[in-house]
Parts: sequence; structure tokens; C-alpha cells
Amino acid sequence: MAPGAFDSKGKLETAIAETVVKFPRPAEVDKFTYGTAGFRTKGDWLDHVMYGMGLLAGLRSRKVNGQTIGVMITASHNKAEDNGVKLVDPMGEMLETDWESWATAIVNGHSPEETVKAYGDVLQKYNIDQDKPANVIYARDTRPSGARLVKALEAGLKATNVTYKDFGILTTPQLHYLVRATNTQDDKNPYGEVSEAGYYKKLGAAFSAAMKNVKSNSPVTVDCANGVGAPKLKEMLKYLPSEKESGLKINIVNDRIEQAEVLNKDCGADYVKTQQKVPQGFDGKNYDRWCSFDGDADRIVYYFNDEGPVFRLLDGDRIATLAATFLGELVKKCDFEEKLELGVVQTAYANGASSKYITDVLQLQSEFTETGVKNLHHVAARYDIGVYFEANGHGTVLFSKKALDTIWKKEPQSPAQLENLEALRAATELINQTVGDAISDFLLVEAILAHEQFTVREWLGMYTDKPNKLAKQVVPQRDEYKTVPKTAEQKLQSPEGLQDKIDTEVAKYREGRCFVRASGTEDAVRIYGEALSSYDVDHMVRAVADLIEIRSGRRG
Ligand SMILES: CC(=O)N[C@H]1[C@@H](OP(=O)(O)O)O[C@H](CO)[C@@H](O)[C@@H]1O
Ligand SMILES: [Mg+2]
Repeated sequence: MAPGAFDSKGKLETAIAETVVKFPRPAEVDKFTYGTAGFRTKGDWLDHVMYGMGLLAGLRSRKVNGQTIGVMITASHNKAEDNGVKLVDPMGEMLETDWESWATAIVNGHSPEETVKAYGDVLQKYNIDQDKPANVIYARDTRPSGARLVKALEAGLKATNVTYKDFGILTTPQLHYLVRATNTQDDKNPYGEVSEAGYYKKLGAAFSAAMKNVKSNSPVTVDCANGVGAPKLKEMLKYLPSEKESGLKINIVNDRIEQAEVLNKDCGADYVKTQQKVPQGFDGKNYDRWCSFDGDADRIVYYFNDEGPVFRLLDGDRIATLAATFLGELVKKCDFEEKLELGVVQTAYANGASSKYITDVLQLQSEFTETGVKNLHHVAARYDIGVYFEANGHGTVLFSKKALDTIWKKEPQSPAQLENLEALRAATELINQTVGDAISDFLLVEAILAHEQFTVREWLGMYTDKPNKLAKQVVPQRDEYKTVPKTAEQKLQSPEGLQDKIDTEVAKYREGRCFVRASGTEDAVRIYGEALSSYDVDHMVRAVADLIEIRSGRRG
């Protein structure tokens, strides 16, 4: 693109070149990469990236005809000193995959000229008219570096004439909600009011409707990971039916957001899931129902102590099967003229017993995708009602337009059918349609448990998990480990010959399943295994880890 050709006034290139220098690249980082979770690293190193994301968010908005794009500043379950950023597309979904490489390009310029060039490349590639309006909204979690990083983001937005609004501190799913609400506010069916309060109102009304004919029978405690989920859940409580009305007592622990260093420390959904342990601050008796959010409140897992005490986790697989059971039953009872197709989407890390339960007991479609919620989201969107969850507790339920039309236009044939229809309608409003949302998922689970009159024991008793193990092995070059497409990452195509060796090993174990893939977020490969007994699983996973180690050793 010729110099001075970015906009009609010819001033844009200078504006970018003059402001980007205020946010220099940190010497510590060779290359930033927009991965599954956007950019994520130490908060101190992110000013330059944040400036670049201001540029890209504006470009993206102009590309989609001025619709509002979201920018979320968070590092989720990671340490307090880390931070990160990701862009949110107009309907509240993750940034389109094709744009991830532009994100990487625009933040990796080594000089102002290179940043200007990257900007120009995007303009040219998508034939974007720089003179058209652009709109961006943003929010951040409770991390101390967030306020400073916002300044860098704003500099990028200002330099390129973007209209923007700061929503302050929010959970990640709240920002996704706001993006969708903003872009649908003039539609026949707006997603919700464009304000934080609008989010609580929508969920509060839906939860009240879902609980209209039922009562919860036991209290629940929520570990908020000392993150943004704590103040936001407290705010949410103000919009929920009283304890007397719903029977539900909600206790909140790990809510110390003013103490930055305790964020996600020995608590939160990621800690509980990966350590298979109760969080710091747990004081539950056996069978008390607890759950944990992660640091930006887009994941949730439940758990309790069984007799022993033995720790029992009710993870994303359990939430997916619970939701699919409940929604499947309601759909059947509502007896719609049009058939609604319900499907459950998981990754290969889902426990095999949950997948078997979905197909054999619930008789629903079960599908597997590659790791990463955006992959699950897209496949779930193909169903009328698509339930998706990663085992780690990130997930939601998507309703297609056909499903919503069918559910809302149905004339109930009996009082009982009306009740079921009301519960289903409430679910469509209660469940965040944009992304996994700990607050929304929490209210959904609580409503379902009340409907089914389930205790944690009964919930756990739906099926028995297969003994399993998730291990991690550091390797010299993880990108050598490539999987065969369309196998949900369960077969390696390289390193050559390794998959055959793994197959030979796994065949020795009864009902063995084991796969190896490169992590997308850590410098390691993951090994996941399941078999009939824990003893077998341990052996099998160790044997497969040995195969990798021998290989790595040879590389030497
Ligand atoms: C086995 C596992 O839990 N993998 C996680 C982890 O991805 P890896 O690519 O496996 O590092 O982080 C992702 C982003 O948070 C999350 O989506 C995914 O579920
Ligand atoms: Mg998160």
C-alpha cells in the first residue's frame, strides 16, 4: 500500500508511528503468538501487545461494518502477575480463526514502520475502508496490571479513530454478553440490556422462572478463586429469588480480590480439577455441595467429599451429562411437532463413561472435536440444542433459531406440559449463548439439581467414571507431535512410527484408550489414558510416557 493512503486525510500512518513508540516491545519476548486463549504472558510485557490489539480491534470492527468488537483483558486461571488479551467477535463468539495470524502479525513489528505495514496489510487484504466507523468495548479482570494495560489499548484505539467504551472490571462472559447485547440492541429479539445490570436482570429473571415450581434442598458454597467472580456473583445474588423462596442458600468463599497475590492461589476451578483436591478455605462436611470458578469466571467445576473422606469431582463431563439429561427430558415432555435434535460435543479428554452414557442411556448424538472451546462451540452450533463442555468445566448450551422458535411458539396441552415448557424457556434465557460462563452454568446446575431433587451423591451416581490419568511430558520440540486430522487429536501422524508403538502398548490393557498430543498452551505433550482399573491406567500411561522419553532421549 502506498504511503499516506490509509485514510482520506493521509494522517493515519503518522498517528500509528508516533504512538506505538510509547509502547515498545519488551526485550524479554522473541515472539508473541495469539493462541487458544489469545495472548498470555507476564502482565509487565503486554503493553505493546495491548496497543496492537487496539489497532486490530478497530480493523475488525470496520471489517464487520462497524459492529462492536470486544476486548477482554485477563489471564484466567493463571498467576496474578500474568495477564492476557483476547478479542470477541460481534455475536459474542471468539475471534474468527483467520484473524489470529493478523493479531500475531500486528504485535510483532520490530519498528514503527513494521507495525504500520502490518496495519496496512490487513486494510488491503480485507479491502477495509478506514474512513468508516469502528466501535470497540472492553473490560478487564481484577489483575493489578489491568488498569495500566487499558491505557495502551486506548492509545491504539485513539490513534486509529475508533469509538470505544470502557466497562471496567467484569468477568469474561459478561463482556461476551455485552458485545452480543450491543450488536443486537436494534433487533426484534435483543440479547439483553447493554449494561452490567442488564446481565444480572436477564439471568435473575430466568433463574426465578426456572425455580418457579421447585425448591432447592441444600446449600451450596462457591469458591471464587479470589477473582472477579466474587464481586460479580455477590451482585448477581441481589437479582435472585430469596433463600426463602428458592430454598437455595449460596455461600461465597475466596473472595479476597483486594489481595492480588492470592488470585487462583491454591483455589479455583483449575486448581481443583488439576490437583484433584478441595481448595484452600474448604470446610465442608461430607456430601456438602461445593463448586469453584476460575479467575475470570468462565469455568466451573463441582465437588464434594465422600465417606473416607474421598474427594469426588463433578467436572465439565458431569455438567454436560446433567444438562443433556434435563434438557432431553424436557424436550420429550413438551412433545413438539418439529423434532429438535440434541447433541453433546466433547473433546477426547472427556471420560469415556460420560460419552457412553450420552449415546447408550440418553440416546443422544455425541461428537468429539479438537481441544479448545471455539472448536466445540462451532460443532455444537450445528445442533438444535448443542451441549458442549470441556472436562475442565468450560462449556455452555446453544439453542438454534429453530429451537427457540419451536420452544417459544408452542401452545401447551396441559398444566404439566406448561410447567415443562416454562422450565425449558427459562433455560434458553439462563444459559449464556456466547461462551462458557461460570455464573450462568452455576445457576443452571442449581436449577437442574432442584428440579431433579438430586444430591451430589445422586448426581455422581448417574454413571461411574472410568479410571483415568492425565499426564504431561516435557519434550525438546512439541511441534513435532502432529495429529491426524479428524481424529479429535487421538492419533499421531508424527513423529513417524510412534503411534504404532503406542497402539501396541495400549492393546495390552483391557478397555485401554490412550492418546498423546502437543499442548497448545504449555511446552509439553499431554498423555491421557483410561482403562478398566486404575492400576492398568497407571502402567499404561507410564509405558507411553517411556516411549516418548526414549524418543526424546535419542534426539538428545
Ligand atoms: C487437557 C486440557 O485440559 N487442556 C486445556 C488446555 O489446552 P492444552 O492445549 O491442552 O494445553 O488449555 C486450554 C485453554 O485454557 C483448554 O481449552 C484445554 O481444555
Ligand atoms: Mg477462564
